[in-house]
Amino acid sequence: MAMMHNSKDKAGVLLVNLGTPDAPTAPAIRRYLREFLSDTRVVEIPRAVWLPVLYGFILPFRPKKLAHAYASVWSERGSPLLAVSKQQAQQLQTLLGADVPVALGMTYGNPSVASALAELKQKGATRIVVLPLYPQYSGTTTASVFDAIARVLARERHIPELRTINDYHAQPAYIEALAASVRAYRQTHGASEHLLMSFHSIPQRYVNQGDPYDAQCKKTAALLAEALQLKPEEWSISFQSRLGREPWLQPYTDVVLPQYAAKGIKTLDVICPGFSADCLETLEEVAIRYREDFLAAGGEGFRYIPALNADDAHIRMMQSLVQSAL
Ligand SMILES: C=CC1=C(C)c2cc3[nH]c(cc4nc(cc5[nH]c(cc1n2)c(C)c5CCC(=O)O)C(CCC(=O)O)=C4C)c(C)c3C=C
Ligand SMILES: [Fe+2]
Ligand SMILES: [Fe+2]
Repeated sequence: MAMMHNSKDKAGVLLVNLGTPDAPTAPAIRRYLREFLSDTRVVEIPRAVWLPVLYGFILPFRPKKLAHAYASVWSERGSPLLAVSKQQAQQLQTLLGADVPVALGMTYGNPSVASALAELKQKGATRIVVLPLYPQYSGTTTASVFDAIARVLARERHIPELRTINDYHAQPAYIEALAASVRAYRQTHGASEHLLMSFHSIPQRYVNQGDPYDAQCKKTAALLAEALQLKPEEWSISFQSRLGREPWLQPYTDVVLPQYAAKGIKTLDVICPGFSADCLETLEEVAIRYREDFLAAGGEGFRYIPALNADDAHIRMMQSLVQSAL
């Protein structure tokens, strides 16, 4: 009887991340950016203003520029973001066991959220825990995951029960996994003078209108500093990857780096706690470009501490988030 009950009410897990181009080529990047940058949650500008900019200035030029950047981080396993996400899904599947199917979907590009939901349906999941792999909630990311799911389920007669996890920015298991990764890195490589915690920026306007992202990044950073017992002068927070002209969350990573070098900070460790998987924005923007900028400004050592990726502690954190949601 228990088996019959289980087969009627079966849990599944949907892991979601942003998505990445299918190939490091201009046409593939153009397809990806077109979908991503058409999302009204990502770019909150009236369509009559934004679409001419997107189609007239961004899509004709940015993909070519980005193709070089993507090529510099692409591996035999493809885009780092996708390769790491697949590994995370596989390892979470192992921890949860075959009774709880795990599927991976990307908000933009492939594998799509639609394909992941179809996979869970095919495996009989009727109760789905959605874990967007964004530790800090933002309307631009977390809410877009929800939109993508709602669009798919709009075509279904019998929809599954859903439980969405909005954020885990202050979860002890997440903070401890970050702290452990910094400690392990410093044990192997020695400690730098300063730890910079760099988060993806968003437009300041979104925060003014109620997006909790800024506050959650600051909370994560403070908790991580506390876990590492850092003194105030031994760490700071900054925001990277802005696009366009309006003000985004500050201080900007690319602005503070040369300032640190000028202040006499010679060696820097950089961690990006908002990225659950390494990707273009960490491996190319931070670990390659910002490193060059810091060294050019007089810095002597710049070390990027990898994202939690498929770390055991990271996957166990996912397992406990999912189990509490079930
Ligand atoms: C234009 C608006 C953008 C907002 C708002 C934004 C928020 C945001 N993004 C991430 C995570 C990632 N972003 C990545 C790349 C990326 N982001 C934007 C634009 C916005 N992001 C663009 C145009 C791109 C593409 C690359 C580029 O043009 O520089 C990635 C990496 C993807 C990859 O393929 O590796 C991630 C991850 C978060 C967490 C966030 C808000 C909190
Ligand atoms: Fe982004
Ligand atoms: Fe970028």
